[in-house]
Amino acid sequence: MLTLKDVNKVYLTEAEAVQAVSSVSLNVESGEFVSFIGPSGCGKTTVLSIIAGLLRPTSGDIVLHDKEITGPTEETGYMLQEDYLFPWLTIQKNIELGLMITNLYNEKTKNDALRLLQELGLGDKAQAFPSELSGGMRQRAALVRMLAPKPSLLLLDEPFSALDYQTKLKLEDLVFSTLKQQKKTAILVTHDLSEAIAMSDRIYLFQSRPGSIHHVFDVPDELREKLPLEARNDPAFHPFFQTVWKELEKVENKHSNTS
Ligand SMILES: Nc1ncnc2c1ncn2[C@@H]1O[C@H](COP(=O)(O)OP(=O)(O)OP(=O)(O)O)[C@@H](O)[C@H]1O
Repeated sequence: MLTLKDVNKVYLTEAEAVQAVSSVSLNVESGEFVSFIGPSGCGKTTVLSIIAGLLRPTSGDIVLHDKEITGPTEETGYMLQEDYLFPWLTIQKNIELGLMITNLYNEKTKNDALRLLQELGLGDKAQAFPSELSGGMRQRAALVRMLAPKPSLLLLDEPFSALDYQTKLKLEDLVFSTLKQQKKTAILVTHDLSEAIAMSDRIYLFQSRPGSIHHVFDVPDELREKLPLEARNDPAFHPFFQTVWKELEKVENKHSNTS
């Protein structure tokens, strides 16, 4: 469904040329959930922005559904650390605006979004303003806004990192089950290794200088089949965590030695 082949990105600043991403190749199949982890500055967000069509690579190919990505597309939805809900619009209007911007506003898409809002426990908040909602509720509203135009590929850039721990665990389960139910494909960027393990089918560990893929881990089947909170409590979780952690430490040490 999504293929990146030999993707490179060089940022040209006044002072220097920064090789942010080097030779990144990966393949994500429809319905898969993958994560990008790695030290700060290893190019995770750059790769995500290239997949989103917000950035052009310096070289390399990015193909989504057999089409080269050359700019933002309706096929892609985002969920970020901040919800970016407009404070002067109600939750319902925020969601409808997302549909209007993508030219997908009609009775069906609007009603589907309102139904999902209800399913996610926000039915009574449709007419509320973002400031009247808790952080977790706002991210649930952002999830509905992202899904309303029915994108097939979801890009999640640290969507849980601003939440308290308990809310984060609950939202991980909710996002995971909603995306699985809708058979979505997702890429998560996170600094939280346990979150990556609990949610993903596969984990791409990036290294820096230049940003590239250091190692790819397949998450054990027994964890992949479970909801994130259940997966965290599975006997297979800790040994797998240790395996990935060891590689992550190698990459972090290399990073701090060259910083
Ligand atoms: N607009 C830009 N101009 C110049 N250099 C940039 C720009 N954006 C990112 N970089 C550099 O590119 C490299 C990769 O940055 P990127 O933000 O993709 O990393 P990251 O892994 O997402 O980091 P973090 O985990 O801290 O968000 C870094 O060295 C960064 O300083």
